[in-house]
Amino acid sequence: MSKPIHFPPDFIWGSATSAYQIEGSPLADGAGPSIWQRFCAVPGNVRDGDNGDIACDHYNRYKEDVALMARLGLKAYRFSVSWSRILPQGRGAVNQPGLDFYSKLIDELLAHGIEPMVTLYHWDLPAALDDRGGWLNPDIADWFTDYTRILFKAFDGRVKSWATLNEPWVVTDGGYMHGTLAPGHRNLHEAALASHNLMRAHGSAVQAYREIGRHQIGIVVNIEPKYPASQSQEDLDATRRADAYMNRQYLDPIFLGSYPPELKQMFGDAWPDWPAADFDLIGQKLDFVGINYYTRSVVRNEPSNWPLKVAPVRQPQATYTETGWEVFPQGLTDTLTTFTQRYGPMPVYIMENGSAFYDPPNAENGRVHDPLRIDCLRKNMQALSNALAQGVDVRGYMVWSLLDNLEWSLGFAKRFGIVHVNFETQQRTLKDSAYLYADIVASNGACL
Ligand SMILES: OC[C@@H]1[C@@H](O)[C@H](O)[C@@H](O)c2[nH]c(CCc3ccccc3)c[n+]21
Repeated sequence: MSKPIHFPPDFIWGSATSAYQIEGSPLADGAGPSIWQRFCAVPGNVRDGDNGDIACDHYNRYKEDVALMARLGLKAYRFSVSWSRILPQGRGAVNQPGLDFYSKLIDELLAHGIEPMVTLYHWDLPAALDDRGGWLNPDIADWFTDYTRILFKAFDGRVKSWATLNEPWVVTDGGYMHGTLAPGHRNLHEAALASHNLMRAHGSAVQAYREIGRHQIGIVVNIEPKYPASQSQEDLDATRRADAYMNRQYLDPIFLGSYPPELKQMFGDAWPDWPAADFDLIGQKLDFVGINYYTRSVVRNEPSNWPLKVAPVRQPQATYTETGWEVFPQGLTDTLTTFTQRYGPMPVYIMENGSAFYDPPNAENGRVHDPLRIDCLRKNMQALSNALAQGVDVRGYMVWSLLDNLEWSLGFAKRFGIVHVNFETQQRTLKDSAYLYADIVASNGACL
């Protein structure tokens, strides 16, 4: 029996995207290249040789896309700023046309009554900084802070919600541990260093915001709750290692002042004793935490798997998305209640939640029927409402994503949008899930 669905009257419904995945025109108007421009140019890195040169052409079509958001009745829109549009060399001279683009986007959103929610870093590091070591260079905390100060000064009068980083775990695990994402490194020592420098940069930017800003700042982390495949000690230990590495690694130093002890055990001498002063910097008070939830993982011990010695266990009865993620809405409820139990009550936003399914437009009527995405959305709404009923202070929900877009190394083949994009014609078509989401927003969930 599903519990009655209820959302607070001021609940903020929105959608989320990121710069490199939708904008296109990566070098327009003085912008510099990012590490994703470089990564896509290396054959084999991205499926079908796809890249962000055009993507959803949002750089040129942002007014059309804001009109789409208004058509859906969205209250907020989470987007990221491309660092190398603002600072083509990552530091130094500001590129005014880059600032102007985001200023126009923010004004367009505000003109439609849509709150801009800005992510300062969503994986597209300026290539010029990668040439200086990127996240491996401790100076990046200052480079990042200088970049964020420019945006705080330019936009804090109109932007009331800032997030420093999107998913430091993915940046580290994909970019430096396994090499599946830009900049494509595979090195345990580098992964540890990049991870810590990301957190130092986060703390430094929050500290800067406290001097300049007047509104809210937080961080966005991905949380994938881990469930043991059995109650054997090996599987319980494996589950704890996986949880420490993916879920606690970034929130513990912010809220508890230290990293989970399992990390030193896993990384060994690749995990130094970080200076105590770093934790004062990292532990800056936050106004909210953004959580990206997609799926859970059932975990077993697997000694042969470097470096965590864990392996996922597929659930035979479950529905899996095109990205191989189990549809498991209970994991959203568990993520939110576990978060509150571990770190205490504080404002939380679901900054990403969605699913990739293959839904080609209907040849006759052009409609895009996406029943599996609708089923997933409905179940996640129930799960979110259940977390609210258990007292979790969830303030809003951003569906991932507004548009089908560049799914990083999976290219355009994996579609998360509630709006279909024909990448040949750039035509946008509301999927059935977009009509449902518009009803959810208009009725504050009462239609469910
Ligand atoms: O994969 C869908 C989205 C991406 O398009 C977003 O840019 C990114 O913020 C994001 N994070 C996650 C969950 C974490 C994750 C990312 C990539 C691979 C595995 C897990 C899913 N997504």
